[in-house]
Amino acid sequence: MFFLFSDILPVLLGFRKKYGGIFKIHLGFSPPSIVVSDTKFLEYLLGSTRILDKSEDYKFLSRWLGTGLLTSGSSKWKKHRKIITPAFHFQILEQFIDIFDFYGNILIEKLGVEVGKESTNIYPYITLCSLDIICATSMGTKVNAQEDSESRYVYSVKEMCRIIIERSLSAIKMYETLYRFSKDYKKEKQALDILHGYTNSVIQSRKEEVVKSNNEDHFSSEDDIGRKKRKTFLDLLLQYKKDGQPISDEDIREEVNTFMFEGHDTTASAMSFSLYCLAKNPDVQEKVIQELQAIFTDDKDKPATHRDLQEMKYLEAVIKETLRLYPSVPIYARHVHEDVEYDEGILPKGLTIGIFAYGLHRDPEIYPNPEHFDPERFTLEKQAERSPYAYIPFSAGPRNCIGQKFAMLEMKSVISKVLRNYKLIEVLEHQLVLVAETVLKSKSGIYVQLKKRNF
Ligand code: HEM
Repeated sequence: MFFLFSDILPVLLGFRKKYGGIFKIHLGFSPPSIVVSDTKFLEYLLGSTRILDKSEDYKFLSRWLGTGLLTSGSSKWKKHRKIITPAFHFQILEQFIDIFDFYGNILIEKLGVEVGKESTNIYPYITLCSLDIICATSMGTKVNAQEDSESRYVYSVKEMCRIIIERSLSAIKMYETLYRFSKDYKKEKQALDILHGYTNSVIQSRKEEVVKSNNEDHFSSEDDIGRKKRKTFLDLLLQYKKDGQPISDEDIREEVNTFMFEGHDTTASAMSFSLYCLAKNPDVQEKVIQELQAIFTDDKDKPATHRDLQEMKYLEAVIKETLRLYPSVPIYARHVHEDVEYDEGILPKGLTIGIFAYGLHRDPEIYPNPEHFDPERFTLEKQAERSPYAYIPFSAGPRNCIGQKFAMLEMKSVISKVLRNYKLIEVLEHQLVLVAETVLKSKSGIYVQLKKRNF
């Protein structure tokens, strides 16, 4: 994430129109940065193994996430990416399908009270659902975010996201020495005590359980939500050993917290915008329903299997088109730590490079009539006609999003469940007001109208 002023998107889009896919910007006292959305440059940059470090802007995350996968420098990152990659193997992801379904059912029940209302801001409902899902999959715990949105843990996650955004937007709190005098500094400490305390206690109890059950049958007993134990991301990290050496508790805590942060707001944003786009485009919604009816016949409650989710090809195109127009991470950044040659020039040491996915995805030469929502842009043929660097909601290259397959399964599961239960209708007077916070959000909420559907 590249923390800038929240309403920067239209400004950068204007610069892109005027100056093209690579331009320089100065922000306050910061050293100059370049903002890029040129496919040739992105192919070089994202594919490069020499520019893997994240920019200074990620420092506001460090007290919460330490140097987990998202924020770590290249040498620690290389080691940990290798360790963590197997945790996203499809066999591991497959065991999470019933977690998606379980929390999706709670979402459907919660949304029930909104039926018949003229409009509903779906974003808070979806965020709590994705928070439940990420806690269950990364730690194996039930935080009951949807049942108890005021729980200390849930509140602290929300507080941390707010504080990080506000720090990056405030000319005063941006500076550590001044920030320490602010109320948020105290609040951050309190939130971190709760978040770190919670993760530490889960790590400890999970470790003890593994020892007690002697590793072998630990996963065959029942978990918090009464199902056969599965390996969570935390379990996989706890089991890892290289040359007899496990990963330290501190490193494990950083990685679990990174999943918690990177794995809930991003999917919540994408799912909420997808539902919004479906409400605005009833013909597209109807096509998704036809696809779902072909998969589930008339059983609106049958849990979606891994295979069912894989068959949702048109829904996948809808989600991809949503992420084109509303990429959850609209801009992210790298830091050049040594002079690097590029195209007969030099990218100097110290340069910050902002990767402007939001701007790239609205390039009319790549996506004609770019503001128009059209999932047909993501047929296999259409995708093959474009450079892979023309579509980067999950970044690309070695430092791409490790959670993208997980995210796609979760999003298909939850969105398809909402559609099997509710018809989404556009709220005509509602206008999105996009803001680039830690993830893309709408200041005015994300409103749709919900009606019961006869599936
Ligand atoms: C729609 C959902 C998601 C989107 C759009 C998304 C997008 C991204 C992007 C753009 C990056 C690169 C950020 C940067 O370079 O600063 C990234 C990295 C990352 N994402 Fe995601 N993400 C999503 C879901 C998830 C989920 C569900 C998880 C975990 C369960 C996750 C875990 C991570 C991690 C750990 C990284 C750092 C990877 C590395 O540097 O090796 N993400 N994501």
